[in-house]
Order: sequence, then structure tokens, then C-alpha cells
Amino acid sequence: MKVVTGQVMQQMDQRTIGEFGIPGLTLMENAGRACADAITESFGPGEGRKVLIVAGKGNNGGDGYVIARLLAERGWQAAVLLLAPPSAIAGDAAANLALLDKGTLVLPPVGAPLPLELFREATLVVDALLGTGVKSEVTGAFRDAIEAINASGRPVVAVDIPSGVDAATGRVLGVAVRAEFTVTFALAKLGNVLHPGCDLCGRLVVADIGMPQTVLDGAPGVEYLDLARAHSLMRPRSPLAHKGSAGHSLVIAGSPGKTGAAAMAANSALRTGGGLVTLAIPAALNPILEAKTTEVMTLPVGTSGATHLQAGALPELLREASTRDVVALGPGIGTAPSTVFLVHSLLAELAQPLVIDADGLNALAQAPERLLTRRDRITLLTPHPGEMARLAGCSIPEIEAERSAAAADFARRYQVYLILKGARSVIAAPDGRIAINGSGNPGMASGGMGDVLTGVLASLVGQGYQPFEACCLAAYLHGLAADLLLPLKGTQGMSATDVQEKLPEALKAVAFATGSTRFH
Ligand SMILES: NC(=O)C1=CN([C@@H]2O[C@H](COP(=O)(O)OP(=O)(O)OC[C@H]3O[C@@H](n4cnc5c(N)ncnc54)[C@H](O)[C@@H]3O)[C@@H](O)[C@H]2O)[C@@H](O)CC1
Ligand SMILES: [K+]
Repeated sequence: MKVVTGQVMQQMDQRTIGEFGIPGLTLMENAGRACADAITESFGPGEGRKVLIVAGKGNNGGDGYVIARLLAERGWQAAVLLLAPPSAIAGDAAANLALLDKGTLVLPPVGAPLPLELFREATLVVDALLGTGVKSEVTGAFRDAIEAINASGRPVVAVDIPSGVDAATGRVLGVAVRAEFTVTFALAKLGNVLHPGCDLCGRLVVADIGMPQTVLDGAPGVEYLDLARAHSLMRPRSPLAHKGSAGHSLVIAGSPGKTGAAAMAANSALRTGGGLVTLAIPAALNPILEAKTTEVMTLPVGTSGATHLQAGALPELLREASTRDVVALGPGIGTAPSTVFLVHSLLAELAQPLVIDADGLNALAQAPERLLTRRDRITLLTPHPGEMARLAGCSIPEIEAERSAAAADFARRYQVYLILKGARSVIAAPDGRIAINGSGNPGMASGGMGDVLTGVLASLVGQGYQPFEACCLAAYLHGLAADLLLPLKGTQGMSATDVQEKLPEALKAVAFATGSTRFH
């Protein structure tokens, strides 16, 4: 599903009104009705129960007046707690305020404490304080109101976005409402799907408010990867498939103490449908990797005593790579100077699509401009925020504050495909496309998860998926495998190998989503 910033949504509102002649009042009525319908669906008809609508002075509050009117028609006792003088309300919101039964309106005097008994008496609280128009940190009476909503202990329904969440980033502007569910309009906003905003939204309902399809299609946005989207990306395997047609990956990995990284990357490539996987490792580690893997073919490189990948292995690796569909470089290779030199040489000379992770990225961070020498070839990076910060030459908090922008800027600047890992991984392409992954959970905060992702991504690229689609599907499958583990292992007990072994189930779940018969 497409996701936009609050600013883009406001431009879409204006286009709908200006170009298509659909009045703002109609959009507001549709928005309010969508909320009232969602409330009735979840909580039933009012039957005299009380609903408290906490409203601000903008159009988010305007939606709140519509909700109050419609819920009153459906048997609720509605009260609107308005945190602005009515004289400050203009436009469509003022028109709807005028339609409100004046008996429902509560205006707390400026500086007086909020009437907390209204919260106590209510069965349900509707948050219509601030929507996409929030501009700054929330303070004063608005802050008090948000704290009262959260302290009420009542189910909270947020209108468009929980008040206090920045619609462009999901950041909390000082304080924000925690909702049971959120009804957002026309398209989800980035703040509805990015952390911490997405946690505060609760269940997200995207409501049709009658915007023309042309306006929805024409809006610049990013792709949110859910099951339906992942399903649409996945291709069925041909009935004539053989191991040579399902992609042959070369994984270059491993050093003492990190043979597991090599094994997981290689095994995960197989578990994602790769036809063949060759694992190149320092020669001295071959007996260990022979034992750790079964279907994977190992390729010991360097002198017989070599414990690390070194520059001397370059010709051997280039020869091997020349007949492979994709190369994955980095899991557990360490950062010895000769290994770093080898990474730089491979970067320059490998013609194949190249997935770089972990110590491969650390080697690259010393000179990211080397990526530009690969403009004519496909390069895919899978950094976590620490690796991204080193690559981009900034701090981790700077990356975390603007994850989408950081990924997009780097991908465009260095002409690479990127999966910026972390809660809601961001996928960015050199041409500016961005996607946000909707799968995954905190159980993935454990060593080795990145090695699994590297294998999954290499496998998909090797199978012929386009790089951006491969990144999207890899991130989604990886997160989904972890989500499928939640009922079995919880967030504390899952390991990267568990995720690796759950990949086949994740593939099946995506393939057969919506009852598709394209897969067998
Ligand atoms: N035609 C439209 O534009 C539509 C808008 N809709 C609703 O309108 C909302 C956007 O409306 P607005 O643009 O009026 O903005 P909001 O209603 O989100 O709030 C903006 C108001 O709050 C004030 N404000 C901003 N930051 C504040 C802060 N930190 N503390 C206190 N006050 C603050 C602003 O000065 C402004 O008066 C959407 O979220 C949606 O709910 C829907 O009714 C659908 C149609
Ligand atoms: K709101």
C-alpha cells in the first residue's frame, strides 16, 4: 500500500477540492462517517453510552464534530471537549461546529483544569485534537489533554493519526496519544507506519473518503510492504525448473569465530529457493564449514593454512564468480587489512550483482566513493544503523531520526540498492523508489539475523528478481519468518538459525496469500 507524508496529503486534499470540485465539506463528512462506522463496528450502537470527543481547532477537530453528530444519531451521548475558542475555528470545521447540538459542547476556561470527570464517565474517547497539521512540540493545554486521554483507561480511537505524532516521520512531538485503533484517510501517512507512531496507532484502518483515483495514483509516496504487496512481488517457479535455473549464489564469508555467519548466509540462500550455493571460505576453515553445511558446496580459498580471506585469493574468487548469478560478500570476514584490500578489489572487479553486508560494509566505510566505480553494475547493501552511520559519515541518532531520507540519499548518491535494517527496514533504490517493510519483530534483535537476510537477498537476486523487488521481498520474508516464530519462541528465545529454518514457511505464506493458485 502507498504511504505519504502529511504534507503530500494536504496537497491531495487541495487537488481534490480545486481540480475535481469535490468540496472539502464532503471529504470531512466522509472522514467523520468512516470513523463513526469503524466505532459502531467495534463498539456497537450507543444505547445511551457516553463518547467523549477531544477536539482541536483545525480540520482534525472538524472531523471530530462530524463524528459527534453521527454518533449522536446512532444513540451515543456525545460530548465535545473543545480546546480552542469557537471564534478561532474557520472553514469546513466551523461549518460542522455550527451543526453541532450546542448542548454537547464543553469549553474549558483558559487556564482552568480539564474536566476529568468527562473522561471517567466516557465509554470511549475519540482523539480529534491534532492531525496532519501538527507543526511543533505539543505543550500547555494540548499536552494536558493528551495526558488525560492516555490516563483515562478508556479505549481511544484516533482520527487520522494519534495527536502528537509527526505524520512525516512517526516521531513523538513531546507527547502523543496511545490509541486502540486509528482511522486514517485516503492513504496511510508515514507516521502511521513508522516507529514509534505505528505502535501508538494500534490497529490501522485506511478509509476511503472519496478522493479520485487519479489523485491517489498521482501522489508521491513510498511503498509499505505488507503480505498482499509481498505476494504481488513473488513469482511462481516454472514447472520446468532445475537446479541450474534457480540461481547459483557465491557466498564469500567466514573467519575464525564467525563460521556460523558463513553457514547461515549460505543455508538461508538455499532455504529461499536458490538452486545452488557455493560458499568460499578461508582454506583452514573448510573442515568446519563442511561439517556445518550439507547441500552447500564449500570452496576453500587461499593457502592451506589461511584462516582469513586475503588479497591473494582474488584471482580464484573472480574465476569462481564469473559463472555465478550473484555474489554475497561480508558475513563474518573480519576487518584484517588484507581482507579489506580484498573487499576493495572485489568491489572494483566483480561483474556480477554484488550483495555486501557486515564486515564487507565496514571495509567499504573506509572509502564509500569506491561504490561509484560500480555504477554500471548492480550493488546491494544491507547495513544496520551503525553500519549506515559509518558509511554515510554521520551518527546513529542522525540516521535513526530520518531513516527513509538517510537510506534514500545514500542510495541515490552512490547508485546502490539498500536495505537499512532495524524496526521497519527501509528499502531504497538509486532512482528514488523507497519502501518500508511491515514485517518483523523485536525478537530479531539477536546476532546472525543479518547473515540470514544476506542469504535471502542473494538467493532472490540469483533467481532473477529485479534488485529493488528482491530487496523488498527479502526484507519481508525475513521479517515474516521471525513473525511466524513468535507463537513458538516469543521475542526472547528466537535465534537466527530458527529464522533461517522458518524461511520455507514464510515463502509459502507469501505465495499462497489471498488463496492464490499461481504457486504449487
Ligand atoms: N480537506 C481537508 O483538508 C481534509 C482534512 N481532514 C482532516 O484535517 C486534518 C488536517 O487539518 P489541519 O490542516 O487543519 O490541521 P490539524 O487539525 O491537524 O491541526 C492544525 C491546527 O493545530 C495547530 N497546531 C499545530 N501544531 C500544534 C501544536 N503543537 N500544539 C497546538 N496546536 C497546534 C495549528 O496551528 C492548526 O490550527 C487531517 O489530519 C484530517 O483529520 C479530513 O477532514 C479530510 C479532509
Ligand atoms: K488525531
